[in-house]
Amino acid sequence: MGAIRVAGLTKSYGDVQAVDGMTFEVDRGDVFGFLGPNGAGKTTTLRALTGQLRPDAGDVRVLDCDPVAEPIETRRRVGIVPERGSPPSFLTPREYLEFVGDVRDLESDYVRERTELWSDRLGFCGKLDTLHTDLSRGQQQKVMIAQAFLHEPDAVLIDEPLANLDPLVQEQVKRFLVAYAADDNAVFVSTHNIDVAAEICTRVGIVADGRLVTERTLEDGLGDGDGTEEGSLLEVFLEHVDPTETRDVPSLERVAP
Ligand SMILES: Nc1ncnc2c1ncn2[C@@H]1O[C@H](COP(=O)(O)OP(=O)(O)OP(=O)(O)O)[C@@H](O)[C@H]1O
Repeated sequence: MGAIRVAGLTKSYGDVQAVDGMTFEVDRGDVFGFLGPNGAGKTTTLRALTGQLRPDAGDVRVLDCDPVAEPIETRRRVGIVPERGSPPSFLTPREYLEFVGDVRDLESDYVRERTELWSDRLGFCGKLDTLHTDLSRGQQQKVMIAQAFLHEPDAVLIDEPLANLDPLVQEQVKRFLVAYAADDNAVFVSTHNIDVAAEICTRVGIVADGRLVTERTLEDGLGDGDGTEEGSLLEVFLEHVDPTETRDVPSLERVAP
């Protein structure tokens, strides 16, 4: 049974049907890429997985937790890098990671050791005692990644993992995610970056109009970034995201000079 399970998830905002019967599972050992055009329903699905919104219908489970009924337990067990998430401006990375450790009932020695490890790994050890408000966007993203992995969760939910990171750190994070999943953990990544998804994911799900329209297993994890069993990931994406039929997809002709 999948570590992350979404079955028949449905959510409307007023008369906008954002998600409409979304169904998929992510197994331990997989980096699952969630791809889709703007407005397809990715963030809404992620918000249901992290307990930030209550579905109209359907069942959502992360490591057997119901994120709506058990939001604290879900946050304790799962690692989450939210959409446009940033650490609290009035705390330093060290204070924030201590706070996250408290929420997760971690021993303070363990938190100190993991804080050193992650700040060293991602290159923000020189900023551990600087207020977040004085850190760059990329430095804040590094702190968000560190907090998600602080307790070595069995499942992580990440929105655009490489946002604002420099190319060196992007490489490190990509390799880390592949290795982390291979260590029997479930990694869910929502992204617009097809090349990155092709490079690091073992499976991808393509979302359009609030539904998962296809799922593919990729040939290898951190490979040359192209192969699915049936053509490149971009081809599969374009095949299932038809601009003439999918909502909110622009016509390129309209913006031609
Ligand atoms: N709070 C809200 N109120 C009303 N409509 C919303 C709200 N949030 C999202 N929507 C609508 O729901 C649909 C799905 O939005 P969602 O943010 O889940 O898409 P997405 O796939 O994450 O898009 P993007 O790639 O642009 O981030 C869109 O049509 C969006 O306009």
